Amino acid sequence: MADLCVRAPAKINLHLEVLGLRPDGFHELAMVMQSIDLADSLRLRPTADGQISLQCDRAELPTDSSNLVVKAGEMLRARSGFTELGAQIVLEKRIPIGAGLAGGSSNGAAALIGLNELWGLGFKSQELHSMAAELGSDMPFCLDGGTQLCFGRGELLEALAFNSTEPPALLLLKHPGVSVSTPWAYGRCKELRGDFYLEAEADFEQRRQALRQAPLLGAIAGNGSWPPLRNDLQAVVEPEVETVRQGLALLRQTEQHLAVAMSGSGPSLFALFSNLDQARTAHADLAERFELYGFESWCCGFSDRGASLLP
Ligand SMILES: C[C@](O)(CO)[C@H](O)COP(=O)(O)OP(=O)(O)OC[C@H]1O[C@@H](n2ccc(N)nc2=O)[C@H](O)[C@@H]1O
Ligand SMILES: Nc1ncnc2c1ncn2[C@@H]1O[C@H](COP(=O)(O)OP(=O)(O)OP(=O)(O)O)[C@@H](O)[C@H]1O
Repeated sequence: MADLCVRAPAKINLHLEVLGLRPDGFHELAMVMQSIDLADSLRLRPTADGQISLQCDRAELPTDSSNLVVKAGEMLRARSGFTELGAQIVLEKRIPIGAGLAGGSSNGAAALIGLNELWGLGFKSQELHSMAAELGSDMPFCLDGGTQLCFGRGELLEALAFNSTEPPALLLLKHPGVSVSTPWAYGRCKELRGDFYLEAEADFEQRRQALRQAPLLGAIAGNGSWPPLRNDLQAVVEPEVETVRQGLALLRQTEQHLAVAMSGSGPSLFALFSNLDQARTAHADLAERFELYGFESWCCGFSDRGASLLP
């Protein structure tokens, strides 16, 4: 069988609200996530030796079973019962690591979709979703991608559609020397805000309903202007990480931005624009300063899909 290629796009958080703590120790969230046109790729080749081997162009990433690609492959194979299934996988990274862009989760989602096809297993979308939810909170979103409300730990999804006549675009910044640990960010959030967490399911549901009706959803659909974006982890990370404060200040200087925020647990930052031309102009205007402060930067569009097989 021929090699199979899968695209694994990054996400940003257009909204991240920490509602409270769950009995499983995770946080109850109300989020809007958005796939973007910055993507890794996986090339898969089948073998029949029971080995799942991974090669990656980034030396700092482990390629053993701690990598979400291998974890996803091992889970899929275990659920299939066919122990002889194997694959050689080549991962090309473009999404920065530990950036709040769900690069690892998207790679894992791409492995689930790609190996399900490569090995002819025929697992249905719902079965892939439940495996993804076991592997990580962001991974179910990364399977479908696009624009989605994400509740629970992040795994309960409600699809939205963005304004497709003029899809927004973004200017993305990440300092290569800095990454933020997701468990640390949630732990710090609990220390700082735990006393104010909601506890009752009725209160969680009231916040979910408020988000479903929020002006943000109107802006995403192309009806109405963009409100300021909310990310509760930004309030936790910003005071602690100097490059996050610097990056936000730089992005706020861009002309014509619709909103500026941190993605996920950071430290990636983004400014939204009405279209790709405006994002590129803002990028060109500030390119020297991004370089001076040592930031990597990208301009990209919104994407309407998550991990997907390439023709
Ligand atoms: C920050 C976000 O990227 C926003 O989309 C996600 O919430 C993080 O999702 P993720 O990286 O897939 O997270 P997981 O691998 O499931 O969990 C990593 C750690 O983050 C914390 N965590 C994660 C998700 C959640 N709803 N509550 C949490 O408290 C827990 O300490 C957990 O041990
Ligand atoms: N395929 C992978 N790509 C990137 N990181 C991976 C992968 N597999 C496992 N990891 C581990 O996951 C950790 C977080 O990486 P990732 O790039 O997904 O962070 P993130 O973008 O902050 O994730 P999220 O937004 O989901 O919290 C890293 O420490 C890395 O070692």
